[in-house]
Amino acid sequence: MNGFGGKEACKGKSRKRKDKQGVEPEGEDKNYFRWNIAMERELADILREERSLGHKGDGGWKAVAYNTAANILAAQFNLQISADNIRNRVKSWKKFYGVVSDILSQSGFSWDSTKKMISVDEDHVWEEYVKSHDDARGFRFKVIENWDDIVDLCGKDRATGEGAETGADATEVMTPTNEVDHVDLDGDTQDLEDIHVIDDISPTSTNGQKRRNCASNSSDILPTKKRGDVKDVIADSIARMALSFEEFIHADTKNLDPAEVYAEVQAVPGLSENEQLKACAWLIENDKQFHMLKALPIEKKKKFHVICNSFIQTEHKETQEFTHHFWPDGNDQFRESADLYARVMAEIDHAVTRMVFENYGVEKYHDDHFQSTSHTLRFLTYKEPKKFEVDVGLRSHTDKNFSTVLHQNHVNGLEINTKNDEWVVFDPLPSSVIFIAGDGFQVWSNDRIRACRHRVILRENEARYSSELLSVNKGMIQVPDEFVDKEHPLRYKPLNHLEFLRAHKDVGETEYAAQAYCAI
Ligand SMILES: O=C(O)CCC(=O)C(=O)O
Ligand SMILES: [Fe+2]
Repeated sequence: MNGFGGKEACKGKSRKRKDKQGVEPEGEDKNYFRWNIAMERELADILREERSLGHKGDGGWKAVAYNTAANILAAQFNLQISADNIRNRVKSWKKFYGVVSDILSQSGFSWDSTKKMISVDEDHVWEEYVKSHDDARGFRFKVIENWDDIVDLCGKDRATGEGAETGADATEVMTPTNEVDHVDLDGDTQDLEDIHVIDDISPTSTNGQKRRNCASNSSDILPTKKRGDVKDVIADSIARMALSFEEFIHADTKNLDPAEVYAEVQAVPGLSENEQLKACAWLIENDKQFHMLKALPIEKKKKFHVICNSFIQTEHKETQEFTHHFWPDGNDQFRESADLYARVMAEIDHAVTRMVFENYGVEKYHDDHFQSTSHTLRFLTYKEPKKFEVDVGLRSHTDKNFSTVLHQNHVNGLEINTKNDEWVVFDPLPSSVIFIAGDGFQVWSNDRIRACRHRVILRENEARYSSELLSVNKGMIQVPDEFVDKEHPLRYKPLNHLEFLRAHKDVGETEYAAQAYCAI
């Protein structure tokens, strides 16, 4: 997925790593970029040159090296790219280096220089290794085209300790120190400044989500002084993220014949003329969905209408109201971006839940499940912690909804509890999202999928922004028969999800609340 472009929107305010905070659109294609191999190779060449000029010291690359690289890449690839983008890329390389070289130092692993990936002698050796090296999991089939450059530019550091980010350091970036485990997030110290909700962006609307400081009907959500800054930052971030995701999702779209798409859409019962046109536009961008539609028998196409409607609906009433609250004179750019953002987040939710259903061999339930899914988009702002504040954020909890797709700015804070009861910091690339299974997922899966315990602890001196798409089942969540047998007796009564959420809307951060509510 894309990285962020780098032009400031927070004018006149000096912020650390501000480039990630905002981009003022200038030219359509200049502002958003994704690292590709040509850029990576060019970056490596520039850094080698910078190294020969002595712009790499004991503490790592000097600022001049990052600035030079940013300037050259910007000109060469016609991009907005900042020194921080470069710094982050190098940080990722160091992480890759740390993790991969640790793997390669073990017997049973080698580097396949043709495939540019790790080669594993036997699967069980890999399974053994990742049991104790969680951060290695994603590297089994990861193609690292520029591994030689990474070794050249980051490997030396490791050998000499110079500016090093070793495997251990890299893990440390992702794994909090032990003291974190003893942090007691007292309710009084919670400092979640604002949560802004665009509620119920699903085609058919039902209000069942909990709200914390819901923005849509309150006029004193933000301190007046900061209101402009925060909303602008959010607006800019949403615009960038929406485009970035959309571009990613549709990156490998094959060209479809519009006439064929139109003919297929016409065969879907229940679409108005307007919806047909929007569906055509959407399907042309989504070839996989198109092939799925084509494969459906006619009676199933009716259901497709609902699914496709949840994606093609572009003007949500809720987004309009939300936009109006912050910009009484309107802000079309924000409204459109928020709609697009919600839509692509919903596509991610759709794709991931489908994969899970398929993985468990129960994909036949997925269409029904998604039809009764309602989405809520929420923006969260965490104030920069004050000097004397230490443990601010959100205490450990599981989400009561079905699933959450979460995206954040560059300020870390989200921590995930692993199976071994360790807290791991979510340290994403700018374009990564995290998919969190909630209580609803756990109930549906009869405990095969555990709801994910997570918390937020702010440790950086910057405001943190996150946005999350929450999915809720508007009907009953029922364990599929396939999940019940002798070894797995039925654990839950059917759960009326909205009733459950209503019953818990005033309860703070709780863990596994559904278990207490509907366990047998
Ligand atoms: O802001 C985040 O990263 C997490 C928010 C969260 O966990 C929640 O709203 O339930
Ligand atoms: Fe949560």
